[in-house]
Amino acid sequence: MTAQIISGTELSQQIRADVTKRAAALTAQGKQPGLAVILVGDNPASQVYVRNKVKACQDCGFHSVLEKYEADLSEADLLAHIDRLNNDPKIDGILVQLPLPAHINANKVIEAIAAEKDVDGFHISNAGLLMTGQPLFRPCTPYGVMKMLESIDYPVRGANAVVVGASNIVGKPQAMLLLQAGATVTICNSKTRDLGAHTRNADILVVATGKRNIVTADMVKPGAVVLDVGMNRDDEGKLCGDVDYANVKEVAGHITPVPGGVGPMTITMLLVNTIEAAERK
Ligand SMILES: Nc1nc(=O)c2c([nH]1)NC[C@@H]1CN(c3ccc(C(=O)N[C@@H](CCC(=O)O)C(=O)O)cc3)C=[N+]21
Repeated sequence: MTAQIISGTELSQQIRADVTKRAAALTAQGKQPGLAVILVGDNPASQVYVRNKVKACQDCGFHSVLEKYEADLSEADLLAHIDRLNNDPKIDGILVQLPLPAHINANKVIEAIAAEKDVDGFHISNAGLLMTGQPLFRPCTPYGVMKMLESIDYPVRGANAVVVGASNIVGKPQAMLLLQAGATVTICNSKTRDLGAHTRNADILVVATGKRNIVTADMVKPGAVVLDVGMNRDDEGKLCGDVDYANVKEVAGHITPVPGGVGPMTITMLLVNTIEAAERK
């Protein structure tokens, strides 16, 4: 039996329709939601993602601004731009596209964003709020994964969840959201011995390593839900995830594709966080 595909594209359409209505209601009160996206340098992947984010904003009736700067922008200048956006009443959300050039301290930049405009949920105070179960903004990718589980009515409470990858932007917040939903959570990392021994125990398997084919069919429990956060290129240059999709889909109960899975949901949850920021104001 082959797995049921969880389409991030379709789920995104449903959620974005609701976001569009809420944006129209705010706009009618003179409070159009606004997102500012800052891109430093000319990383080609970042250019595509940033363009997709700005387009999604426009589609939902948001005000959006894209600020592009040369790769040699100084850290001080970037901090000054953030300060300006922190104080701009038309801007509800600020996103600084990562990665930043090496001469800029990304942590310092993230900490400069006003916490109530940190729609990525990366600010240290938002990380702390999430950890203690009082999130202001849930990081977009893990939040999107939770919405995908919700969309199939998955009983997360009591399930074994395994997160492969322990980054601050995906793995760690993903583990927190799953834990708070009642799952028993294991976080694996690049040093984990016998990864398969852990992943085979997973009812819910979230893979976010940036390594193609790190999860193969023999590492998946029959019937598991497999959520693939990876964004890689295969030998033909086609977009693919971290999971050996063709084979894993024959074992899993549900699986998310790449493209058309978690990626579009990440952008959708950015819109959700931005509308919530605007509604709170
Ligand atoms: N401050 C910050 N916030 C982020 O949220 C952030 C970031 N920096 N840096 C880079 C990563 C990556 N990311 C993606 C978002 C959407 C797709 C996406 O829409 N993917 C499409 C395909 C897009 C394509 O064709 O390349 C899909 O999976 O179907 C992918 C990747 C957000 N990120």
